[in-house]
Amino acid sequence: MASLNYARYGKDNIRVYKVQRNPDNTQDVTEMTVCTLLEGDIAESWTKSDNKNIVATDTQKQTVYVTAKLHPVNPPELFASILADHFLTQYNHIHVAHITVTVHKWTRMQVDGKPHPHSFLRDGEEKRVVEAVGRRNQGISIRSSIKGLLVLKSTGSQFWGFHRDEYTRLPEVWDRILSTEVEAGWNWRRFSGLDEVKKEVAAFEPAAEAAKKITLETFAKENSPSVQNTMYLMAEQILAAVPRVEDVEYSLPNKHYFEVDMSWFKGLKNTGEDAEVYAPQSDPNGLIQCTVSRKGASPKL
Ligand SMILES: O=c1[nH]c(=O)c2[nH]c(=O)[nH]c2[nH]1
Repeated sequence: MASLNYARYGKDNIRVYKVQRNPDNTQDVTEMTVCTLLEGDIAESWTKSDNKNIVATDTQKQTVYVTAKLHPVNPPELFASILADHFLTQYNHIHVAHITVTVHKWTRMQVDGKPHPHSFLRDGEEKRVVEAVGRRNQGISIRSSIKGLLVLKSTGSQFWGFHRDEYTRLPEVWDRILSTEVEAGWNWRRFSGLDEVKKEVAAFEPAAEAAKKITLETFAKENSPSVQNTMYLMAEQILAAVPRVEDVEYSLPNKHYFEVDMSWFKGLKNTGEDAEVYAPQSDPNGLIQCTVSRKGASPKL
């Protein structure tokens, strides 16, 4: 006999845009993609063809639009929590609501040396992604993150002293290119409910700014001995900067740039210290990940 072990369902890729018209004639815009996934007493839709407890995914989408109209959409941690709380409050048979909000970049244009009141540009594919999980009687868990922040440094990175055996071909290097697309996430200590999220609302934006600043400054300033060490330094500083954050996760692809040996062409020197032209590699890439918690927290291994 089969049994349904786990089920959730909802609407993904709900695109929403909201404009805020300010009294000074400027406007602010927010564009998001939202995913809602619900758990609860819903199994009979799968096992008995009984849909009476199914809040249609279309209803979930309409709820996102209405909530965006009636409530603030910023910071995304608040908007995601309002949605999670709504699904639990509105539907007794829904026990868990997973809400993911991805915020797309619209940066205000500078025109004639001044911030333009209502024109924006996409100056990078970096996203802010927030996942809020509301569980009935267990509060709201929030994970905030930045994704898609593409960075490169042309020197100030090394990789040597690594394990060598008969499978090793990689030479040690004391000067290399380092490039990665940053995914950095931070988990907040659980909130007792929407009221506590509202009470702490001022913490979310500065945390995202601090995470980005720490990531960029550490990347630029450290003479990196490895992606591993660099990401650990970043995570440590985010923990120090944001007291309510319990752990920080990094996932960094190591995007390789290979030297091109041109000695076959009239003895051209383009390796080691003479390297100027490189071949960027799309794949494979290294992938280095970690979770850094406060001392005393039990390891997630
Ligand atoms: O920073 C690095 N960490 C590694 O684990 C690794 N492995 C590798 O081939 N290059 C690198 N670079």
